[in-house]
Amino acid sequence: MDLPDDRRADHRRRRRGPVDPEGVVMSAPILTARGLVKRYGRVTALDRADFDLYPGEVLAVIGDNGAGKTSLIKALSGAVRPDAGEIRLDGQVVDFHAPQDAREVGIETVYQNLALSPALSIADNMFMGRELRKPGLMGKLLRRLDRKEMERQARDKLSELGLMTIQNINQSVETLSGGQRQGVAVARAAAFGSKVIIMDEPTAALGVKESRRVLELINDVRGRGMPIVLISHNMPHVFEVADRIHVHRLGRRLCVIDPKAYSMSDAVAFMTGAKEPPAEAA
Ligand SMILES: Nc1ncnc2c1ncn2[C@@H]1O[C@H](COP(=O)(O)OP(=O)(O)OP(=O)(O)O)[C@@H](O)[C@H]1O
Repeated sequence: MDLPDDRRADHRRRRRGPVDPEGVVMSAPILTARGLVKRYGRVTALDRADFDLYPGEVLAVIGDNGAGKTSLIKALSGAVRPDAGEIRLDGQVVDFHAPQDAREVGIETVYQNLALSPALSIADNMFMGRELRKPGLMGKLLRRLDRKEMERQARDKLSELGLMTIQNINQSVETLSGGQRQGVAVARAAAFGSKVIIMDEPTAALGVKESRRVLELINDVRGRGMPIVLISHNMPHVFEVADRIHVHRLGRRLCVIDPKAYSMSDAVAFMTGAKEPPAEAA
């Protein structure tokens, strides 16, 4: 087939499931969960939930309202501590007590209600909590910030991700469009040696054009070899970008499907319980 190289790799990935950026099928997942349980009083939000994310893939997580998607993502990102079960990153068991613990080992989460500070600049937002200090005594003793270096790195990161439609790195985040804000949040996540990016409903609040840009951004980030977990109710978006789809129902993983082998109505039927998934997907 006559495809440019990047499209050919993409084509291979799409045909064979989880693969690395070179198109080689991967055997070991980067992030896994087994038997996660989370109870809120009498509600069981996670009921022995399993999860697997492979290197270089976009894994969509779908499920009906209340299925436990957010609880799963919160457990993986350190925002809640499961009552039982095990999470492994790169094969090592991890035990997060706070989102900071997950960030420190490379799991970055971009929430729908973005944790950006509107009044601060793009560069300040990107380095929030990880500010660079000036070299030497100025930085060590006087704790002076190295603004120039932060601006330079912020600009580089945004350019790399094709986000330099943003004119001024000192622009406050409140003056950006919704899509651009998502871009800054993703660039921040991608900038700090993350291993995994989790995106919670990234297009929910966006218009058509901005959603498109965010979907392109997801493809760009995947193209750089970084795996993404995408939680979304938007089936066309899920089917457009996901390599695999994890279907969550009644607090646990029901099945994982290949978006090329199933239709959107199949996915919705599995999600709602109208149809049972075939044994090989379960
Ligand atoms: N902090 C909480 N306190 C009490 N119950 C909770 C809490 N968080 C979640 N739940 C309950 O746990 C169950 C799973 O919720 P969760 O938010 O994980 O589902 P979801 O699949 O993300 O739903 P949605 O798509 O509607 O956001 C629901 O019944 C919800 O009411």
